[in-house]
Amino acid sequence: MKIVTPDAMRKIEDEYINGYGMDSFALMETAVISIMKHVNIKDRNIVVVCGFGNNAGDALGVARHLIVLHKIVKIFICSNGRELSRDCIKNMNILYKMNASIEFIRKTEDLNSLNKSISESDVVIDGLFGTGLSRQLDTYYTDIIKSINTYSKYVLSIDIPSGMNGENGYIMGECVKANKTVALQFYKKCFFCDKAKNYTGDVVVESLGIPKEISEKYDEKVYTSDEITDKILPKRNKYSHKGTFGRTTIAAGSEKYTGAAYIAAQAAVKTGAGLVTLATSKEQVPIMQSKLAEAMICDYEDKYFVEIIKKSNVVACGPGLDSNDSSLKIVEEVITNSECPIVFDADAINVLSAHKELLFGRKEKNIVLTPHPGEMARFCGCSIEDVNNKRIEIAKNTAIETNCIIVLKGYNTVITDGEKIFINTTGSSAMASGGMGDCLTGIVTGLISQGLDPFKASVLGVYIHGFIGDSLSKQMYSVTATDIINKISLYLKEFES
Ligand SMILES: NC(=O)C1=CN([C@@H]2O[C@H](COP(=O)(O)OP(=O)(O)OC[C@H]3O[C@@H](n4cnc5c(N)ncnc54)[C@H](OP(=O)(O)O)[C@@H]3O)[C@@H](O)[C@H]2O)[C@@H](O)CC1
Ligand SMILES: Nc1ncnc2c1ncn2[C@@H]1O[C@H](COP(=O)(O)OP(=O)(O)O)[C@@H](O)[C@H]1O
Ligand SMILES: [K+]
Repeated sequence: MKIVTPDAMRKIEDEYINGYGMDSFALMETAVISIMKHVNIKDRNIVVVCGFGNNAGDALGVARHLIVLHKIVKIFICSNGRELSRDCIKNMNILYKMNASIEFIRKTEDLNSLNKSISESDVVIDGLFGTGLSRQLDTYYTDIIKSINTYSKYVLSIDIPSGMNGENGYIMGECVKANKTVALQFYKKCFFCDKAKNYTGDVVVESLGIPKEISEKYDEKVYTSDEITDKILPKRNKYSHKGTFGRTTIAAGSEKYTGAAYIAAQAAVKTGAGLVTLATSKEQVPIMQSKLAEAMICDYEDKYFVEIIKKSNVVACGPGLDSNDSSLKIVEEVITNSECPIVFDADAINVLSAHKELLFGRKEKNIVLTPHPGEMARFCGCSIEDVNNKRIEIAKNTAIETNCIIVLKGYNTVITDGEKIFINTTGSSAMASGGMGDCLTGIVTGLISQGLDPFKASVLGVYIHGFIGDSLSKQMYSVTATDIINKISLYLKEFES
């Protein structure tokens, strides 16, 4: 599904109304009907808090329908002296004719009535601000938002929790803490910014029926990953053999770290890579030989290492490496001896932070970097906080600068080739355990091995990895990389075309 900025949303609505001749009040009513689906029919006492724009217009429309359903509805208009939008006035005039209870919040004392009504209510409908919020809020509004957050039992926000900047997720002084947000037509970009989830509650997207031709015209190329993951895996041809599904080399593991190499190699095997070779440190070879039944094993010093890289369809490098000079040598060997796609993870990324020049000069954009925020911060020379505050921008800029595909891991992993951006919606903190990243590297590598292009493989790999984690976490308190590996091939079947 598409993700939009407030600017694109405004242009889309404008074109629909002024270009295609759609009636703006009819469009608002479509929004109202879709929001109504999310009001619990059992709730009786409802407070509707409005600002003065079209977000408020939506809320007043909802109030109108609720009154018809015999609910006890108290409407508070918080315009701070501003003129209401045209469609907002239309709904308000109807409400006056229906003898609805409407109060204006003009001064601090008026807040007492709001507070009392909210504390007696089952639900608050939040229609203060939507995509139009662009500036820091003054105390008139922050006090109202504090009242909602202090006294409400349940909050349903319309389009965006009021107080959040729709573009960057910044909190403009104070923000409504919703239990649920009904987003109109598209996800808003702010939902995928750091900590947004603390305010949005559950997000549902409801269609306004806007024609595809219009939304495509203002496509900002940001999507949730399910936009492309459906039936994306090619069916396995009846006449295919192990060679068809690619030669994969995994350069992983060091004297210091052992598990990572096993997890990455086994994940690639279970994803369906044809022939997997694990190159690892000399000390690890006998251990890996006893653990890995399907993969072949060699060590980094073996002359076979360079040969196998040259023959590979994909190489993964980094899980369980150390960030020392011998790792730099391995990374160099992988890059200089291959033209095939490479997936760099963990310490390979740390090594590359100081040698970015190694990434330049590829004919194709076929190197994937899979940093977690700490590795991303080191790679970009900024703080982890900076990364978390601007995940989408930082991932995109790094993809452009390095000509690589970036998979910035964490909650809502960002996958970008510098042009398109996919934001993953699967996975949870149940998966926050050591080895998960190594498992992801194995999955993405295994998918590339079977012929998927590196960008699509990254989007699908991240999606499946989280999808399996979500599915297992319904019955398991925490999910390990081994749990995921055991289920990969079972779940991959669902993604077959
Ligand atoms: N268009 C359509 O057809 C449809 C739209 N829909 C709905 O409309 C919503 C967008 O509505 P909107 O554009 O009217 O803006 P909204 O969020 O209500 O804010 C109102 C105004 O606040 C102002 N403002 C900004 N910052 C401020 C601040 N700090 N303190 C005080 N004021 C501040 C700013 O005006 P400004 O002061 O910049 O002139 C802004 O215009 C959208 O989220 C969806 O719910 C749906 O009905 C479907 C059909
Ligand atoms: N809260 C979360 N929500 C979604 N996915 C998560 C969450 N925490 C971790 N993950 C996923 O688990 C994996 C952990 O990767 P990484 O941090 O590299 O771990 P490690 O190095 O221990 O293997 C990533 O794919 C990440 O996206
Ligand atoms: K709102």
